[in-house]
Amino acid sequence: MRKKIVAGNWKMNMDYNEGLALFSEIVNMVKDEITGQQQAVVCSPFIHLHSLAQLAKGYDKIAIGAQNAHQNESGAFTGETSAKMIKSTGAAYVILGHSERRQYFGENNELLAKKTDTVLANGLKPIFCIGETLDEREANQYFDVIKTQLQEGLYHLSAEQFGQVVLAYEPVWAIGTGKTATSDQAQEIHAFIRAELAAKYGQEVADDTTILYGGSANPKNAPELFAQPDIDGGLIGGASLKSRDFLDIVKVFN
Ligand SMILES: O=C(CO)COP(=O)(O)O
Repeated sequence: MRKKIVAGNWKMNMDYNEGLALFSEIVNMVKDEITGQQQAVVCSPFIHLHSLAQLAKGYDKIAIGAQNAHQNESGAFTGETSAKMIKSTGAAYVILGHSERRQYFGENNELLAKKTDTVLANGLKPIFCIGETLDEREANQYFDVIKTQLQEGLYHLSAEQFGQVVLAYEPVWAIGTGKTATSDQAQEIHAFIRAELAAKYGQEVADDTTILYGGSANPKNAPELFAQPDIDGGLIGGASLKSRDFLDIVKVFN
């Protein structure tokens, strides 16, 4: 059975103290209110990682993630953070290939393939983001775009390595816009992704892969989205900055 995951992506929000306060609220709610087998993941800025991991100690329902990692193991890359450093904080996940990294920081599939290797080599699990822009959707290119992102970013991995990867389908036109993909639109893509994975890695690997939906997900629309057979949870931006909203989304799987 594949894991159900609700991951929050704080993006570049929350100073150190605000982040600790928000996370403390989340931990308290998680321990009292999560009754299912789902995992909550909080992907914070680097500055919070170690402190959040300390606060989460002893709670297996909540894990910590980063939002990026450098492709090299170490060296003269001023201002960058390595996968090994992230691992040493107690974090377990790293978001890779978020559309904001692709758009504003020029990250392409080739670079993301290298980052994936480095993250996996350091014992972290990538939350690998894929998804089409509005232009690509309107031009009916979205299946091709997603297939290429998978092929170029991930298909060099062995089946065993791929078993560590969580996928997140985030249509770029739905991120931060209040415009969610309908549950049918999202399910169509998630089923397509799973069929692609089955063709590449076999049905068992495809069935075991957690595929999250991201893009204006909130406590209202999450129940319908997460009820779809191929949607295994969410990658939550704005709503993850409010402890109650985030927990209400996590609790959809109770
Ligand atoms: O980009 C996202 C999560 O990574 C989604 O952001 P929003 O939930 O704010 O639309």
